[in-house]
Amino acid sequence: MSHALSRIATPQSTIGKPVVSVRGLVRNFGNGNVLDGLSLDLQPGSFTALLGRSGCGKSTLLRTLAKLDPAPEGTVQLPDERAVVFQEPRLVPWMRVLRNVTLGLRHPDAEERGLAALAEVGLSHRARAWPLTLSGGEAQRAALARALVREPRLLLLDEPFAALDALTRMRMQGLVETLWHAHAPAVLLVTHDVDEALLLADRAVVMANGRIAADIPIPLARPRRHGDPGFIALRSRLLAELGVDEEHLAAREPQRTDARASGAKPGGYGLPAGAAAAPSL
Ligand SMILES: Nc1ncnc2c1ncn2[C@@H]1O[C@H](COP(=O)(O)OP(=O)(O)OP(=O)(O)O)[C@@H](O)[C@H]1O
Repeated sequence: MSHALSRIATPQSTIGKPVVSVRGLVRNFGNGNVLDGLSLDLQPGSFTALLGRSGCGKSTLLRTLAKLDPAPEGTVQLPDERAVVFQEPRLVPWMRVLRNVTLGLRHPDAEERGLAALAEVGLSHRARAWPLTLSGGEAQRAALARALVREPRLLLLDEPFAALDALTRMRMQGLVETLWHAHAPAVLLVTHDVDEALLLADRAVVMANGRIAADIPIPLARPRRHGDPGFIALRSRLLAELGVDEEHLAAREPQRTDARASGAKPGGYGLPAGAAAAPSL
């Protein structure tokens, strides 16, 4: 849908019926409420980044929206057409890539659909390959194709680029943005990377204390650039919401964007090379 290319954030007050609506979610694993009355709406075709400190419950919320966990307390309205991509591709190793993509698909033309999805992610030439022969980036492309082939109205992405090297991550971010423009699912992206959120999303929600603590529109024109004043201002705002002191970061030794290469936990704040690096959330 090329008209989507010019989309910018829609003010949350001027929108219609959400594709996802959750109210008063409570989840407790026996050690306090991880979700504590959380409410959230997602509009059709919107792109939302979900941020928050490590352990604040982002994946728990995502698994709830994917219906991978038992139903929590509260109300949950979701579309049936959902797909999830995790940090690991989770391909079945004894099935070829195309079979992985079409697994569980009931359409008579499942194979054509699978091939079309693989073409969209640039993986046609690997359709007959075994998953273990794929690179990390190729495997995540296959995982994206497996999600895409289901024509999801809700696409849940749980740190899908965190295990990839910096260059592959940038390419995958571009691919996800292209796929979002083309298919316009509502996307919820869990990320630790503030820059990734600002590059891709039109809204950032920050979780804290089991709820949405901040809900920030990202009304930046696309394509987005790290150096743009609006980008920099929103980065400062998001870091502040996350409780990160930028001056403290600036005093630290510069570090590569690829957190893995520096030995840190994958997924930092994604500050560009030369800027101060941040600890993992
Ligand atoms: N199945 C489970 N059983 C017990 N505790 C759990 C379970 N799943 C999550 N938790 C706990 O719930 C809390 C939130 O976990 P969750 O994975 O949702 O956080 P997160 O924000 O995604 O963290 P991270 O950013 O580090 O991935 C953590 O304290 C975690 O230990």
